[in-house]
Amino acid sequence: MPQTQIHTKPQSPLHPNGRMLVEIQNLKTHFFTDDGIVKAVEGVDLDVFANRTLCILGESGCGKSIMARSILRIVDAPGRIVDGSIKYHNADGRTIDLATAKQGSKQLRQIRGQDIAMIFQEPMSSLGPIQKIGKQITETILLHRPMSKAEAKETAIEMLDRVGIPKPAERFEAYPFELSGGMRQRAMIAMALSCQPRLLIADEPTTALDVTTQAQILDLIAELKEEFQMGVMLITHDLGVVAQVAEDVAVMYMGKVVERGDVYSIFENPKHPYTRALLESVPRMGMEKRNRLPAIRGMVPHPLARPSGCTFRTRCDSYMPGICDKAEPTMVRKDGTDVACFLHNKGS
Ligand SMILES: Nc1ncnc2c1ncn2[C@@H]1O[C@H](COP(=O)(O)OP(=O)(O)OP(=O)(O)O)[C@@H](O)[C@H]1O
Repeated sequence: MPQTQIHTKPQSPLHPNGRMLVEIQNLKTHFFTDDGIVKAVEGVDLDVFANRTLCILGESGCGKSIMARSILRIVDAPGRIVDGSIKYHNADGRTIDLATAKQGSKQLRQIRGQDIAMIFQEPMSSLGPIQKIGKQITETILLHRPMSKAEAKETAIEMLDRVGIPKPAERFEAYPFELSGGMRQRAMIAMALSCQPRLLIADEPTTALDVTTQAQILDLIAELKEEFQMGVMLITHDLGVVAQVAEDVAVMYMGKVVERGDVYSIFENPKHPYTRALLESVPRMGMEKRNRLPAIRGMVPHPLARPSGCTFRTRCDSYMPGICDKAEPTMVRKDGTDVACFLHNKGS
């Protein structure tokens, strides 16, 4: 098989010098329901880099999880990828299109878990309930790494220690139900990181936890990212989390990325009215309760009733009739971010 170089993209929209891990182009993932087609992901373009944290931001139902699950090909029926590509550049310099990789193939199984790992809000979605924590981690390691059982056990205990689980050798023998929520979350992270993935996808990993544990787990992910030069894709609603860990941000609305850029450009100078509204809906220090800005006007439209043109136009204070309802805005580069909005791209 011909060996191609790891793809680098000097003019990358997110980070000019980063090593690209995953390049998503025009990704569409739809659910074919009895009531109609839910276009959960509708033309996502996104790059993910090694050693950088990309936060995916957006209200509930905007397609963040389905986009992430599409990368690993774990979208449940009746959902499926209907268009686009997810080019994964592996450590050997080969490029694999995950969007078309054969489901159940050895290649896909190897990438899942070993090269790309995913953690969820609910740890029990990855941890089995009736098997000891240590056994589950050891089995994952043995599946993906050339190690003896004893070495795998040692690595698992090391990992439990690394994620801040006290008395890791004892906890190795514990069942998930014997641990607190925060400790279970750490055990899931230990399992995800035990194969040293090149990319960690984290879907709201700390939402269910108290603020202190949340901060500890985010710090831990950031630390391990540096240590393993791992790329991190973190899905969150929480702007505080974004401010704490993001280097890059992509804002999603109704299945599309509407703005993306480095975290400073997005926070300092957001261009899409949706990004601005999201940022403004967060209370700031010193702001009195009665002066707090309202949440974004209106609701995300029903997924089966997508507005024509720009899907945000029904809630947008800058709506321009005759323009925004006629066509979908394409992404343009503007002062450090990429934005899909007719305010910035009148000709698109
Ligand atoms: N099994 C399914 N069948 C039909 N539609 C689905 C299914 N799963 C998800 N969807 C739809 O896909 C869209 C995107 O959902 P997704 O879970 O990706 O949103 P999200 O941005 O991650 O939201 P949240 O922040 O609440 O997790 C939503 O409109 C959702 O209703």
